[in-house]
Amino acid sequence: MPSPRVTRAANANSTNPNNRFEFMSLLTNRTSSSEPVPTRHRLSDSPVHRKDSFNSSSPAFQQQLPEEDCMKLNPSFLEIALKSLLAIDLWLTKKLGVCAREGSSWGSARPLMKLVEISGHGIPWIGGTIYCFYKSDSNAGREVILNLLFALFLDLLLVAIVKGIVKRPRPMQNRMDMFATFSVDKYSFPSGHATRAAMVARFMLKHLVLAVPVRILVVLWAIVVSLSRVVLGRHNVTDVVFGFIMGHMQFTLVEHLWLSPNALPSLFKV
Ligand SMILES: CC(C)=CCC/C(C)=C/COP(=O)(O)O
Repeated sequence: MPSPRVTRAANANSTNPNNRFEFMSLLTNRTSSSEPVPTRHRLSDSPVHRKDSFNSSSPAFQQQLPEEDCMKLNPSFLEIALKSLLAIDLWLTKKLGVCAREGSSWGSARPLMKLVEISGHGIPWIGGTIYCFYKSDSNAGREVILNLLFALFLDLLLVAIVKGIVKRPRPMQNRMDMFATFSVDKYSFPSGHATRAAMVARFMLKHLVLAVPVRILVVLWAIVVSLSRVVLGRHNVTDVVFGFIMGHMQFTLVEHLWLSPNALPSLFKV
């Protein structure tokens, strides 16, 4: 049994024979007719189906446009993916910056988040590591602490280089009230706190003998320090994600460049 839609179409054709002609006239190339065919009605002229010499992928087309124009007309998958990622990044950053100001939705938690920020700052880490170095009474301990100090300085250098190259401004919602910053710290990418937190956490898990609850605390601390960057409105989400990955890479680099007591014998006890 035919469906109502088929029946209606059949009836329409039987009652008005011109319908069929009009429909067909859109499909056929009316070369015999005196009326010119509008260009957009010809399937063969669409950018996808056109097979003549001016096809966008044809050498003739490529020759007529400079290379940069071709790229604008034909944005690559990578370009579209990056632009979409950037849009999501900005949207998410704005949404998650809940402690960016005192008046923000979680503004009352801002002082606590600033304490978390200080726990991942370079100054307490470098100062504390130098103190531990001089307090350590074993050469094995001094070797580990010396390498942590080296890792912390390497981190400052690499982050400053990347920030200076990328020059990404901090999010609009950021208030530049951070304790002890360098000039490159006006830039956002990558987050120095995230690189340091990831690197130090991995370093401690590898080189310190810690009880399981403390190991869990170290991991949680690294995650909370990184998240606090976005929550405080200091960074975009991608700055922190990249910083966290960069911190892991820095840890691997430090393992490769490991300083042995032979490199700096004067710093070790005989
Ligand atoms: C002054 C010293 C020794 C370090 C600066 C530490 C600092 C302020 C880094 C910036 O971190 P974010 O990029 O996460 O904001």
